[in-house]
Amino acid sequence: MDQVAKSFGSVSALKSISLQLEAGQLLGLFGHNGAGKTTSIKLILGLLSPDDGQVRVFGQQPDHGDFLNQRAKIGFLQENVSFYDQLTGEEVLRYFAKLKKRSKKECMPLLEQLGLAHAAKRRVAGYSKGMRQRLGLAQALLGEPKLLLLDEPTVGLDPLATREFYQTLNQLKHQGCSVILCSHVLPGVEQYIDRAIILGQGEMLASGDMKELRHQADLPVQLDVTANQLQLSDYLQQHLSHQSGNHYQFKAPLTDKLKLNQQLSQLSSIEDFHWHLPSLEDLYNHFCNRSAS
Ligand SMILES: Nc1ncnc2c1ncn2[C@@H]1O[C@H](COP(=O)(O)OP(=O)(O)OP(=O)(O)O)[C@@H](O)[C@H]1O
Repeated sequence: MDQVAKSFGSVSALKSISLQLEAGQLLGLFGHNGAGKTTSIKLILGLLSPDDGQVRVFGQQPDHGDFLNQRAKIGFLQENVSFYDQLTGEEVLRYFAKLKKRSKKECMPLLEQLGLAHAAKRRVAGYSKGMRQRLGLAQALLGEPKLLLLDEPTVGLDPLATREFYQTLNQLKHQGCSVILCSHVLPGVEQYIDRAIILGQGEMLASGDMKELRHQADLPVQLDVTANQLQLSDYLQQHLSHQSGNHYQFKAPLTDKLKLNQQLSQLSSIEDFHWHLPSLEDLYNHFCNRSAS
């Protein structure tokens, strides 16, 4: 996407957004409700055309007729997926396989991969929320996609299924599949994404990998220490942000991490310590609050 803008009447959904995704990369697209995530996905799918700027997928304009034969290379899971409830899971997947011109032989292995083989012959009407979500993922994975667009993919999945889902994404990444993942669920996501983009009111508030985002945000690093009677140096005294009993909390700029570590190593009587680097959630809050103020 190169300087893409899109409005709906007086609502400016996206304002000059540029982003590039390489083969095998997983990009997290984050933002509040109405930030412009779904609009971005619809532009990439070619369901919408930009008012300004350019969108290219596999080197072609996705809203052009001649992109149709490329669509089979894209897997898409929308938010709040719904199916024909009277069909069985296997029938639903075969239906999507036919739409994508894929062999029905792909269906059962995918249902097995997503832990739905036992329910393949059951009607979708009786599926739980998590089972429907897994079926949605199965249809997105049909045909070994080269680009996967996932809108809130882990909603309704239990922790084990969520971990398995990310393992599947990792395998696909290694096969060269690129992934764009939109989510409101930030905890736990950061270990899987290569890069993140934070959108706010249609604007790009921040973009980069975790290291770059931490650098841009310049949030402090936090060190929690449990110790009996610490003799604090001037430096540690200056950076002591909280103390309660034998629990000490220090905060310092990220660039001071090594210095803090050195000071820590000189202390005796430490029972335990724990580092907290700014998490994706901390960074998200920081960039959103900064844009609101
Ligand atoms: N078809 C449409 N008609 C009018 N306004 C729209 C349309 N689609 C999106 N918008 C508006 O564009 C803005 C961005 O919407 P979008 O759906 O892209 O946000 P989002 O980040 O996906 O939000 P959510 O997290 O709630 O799904 C919102 O203000 C929304 O109301």
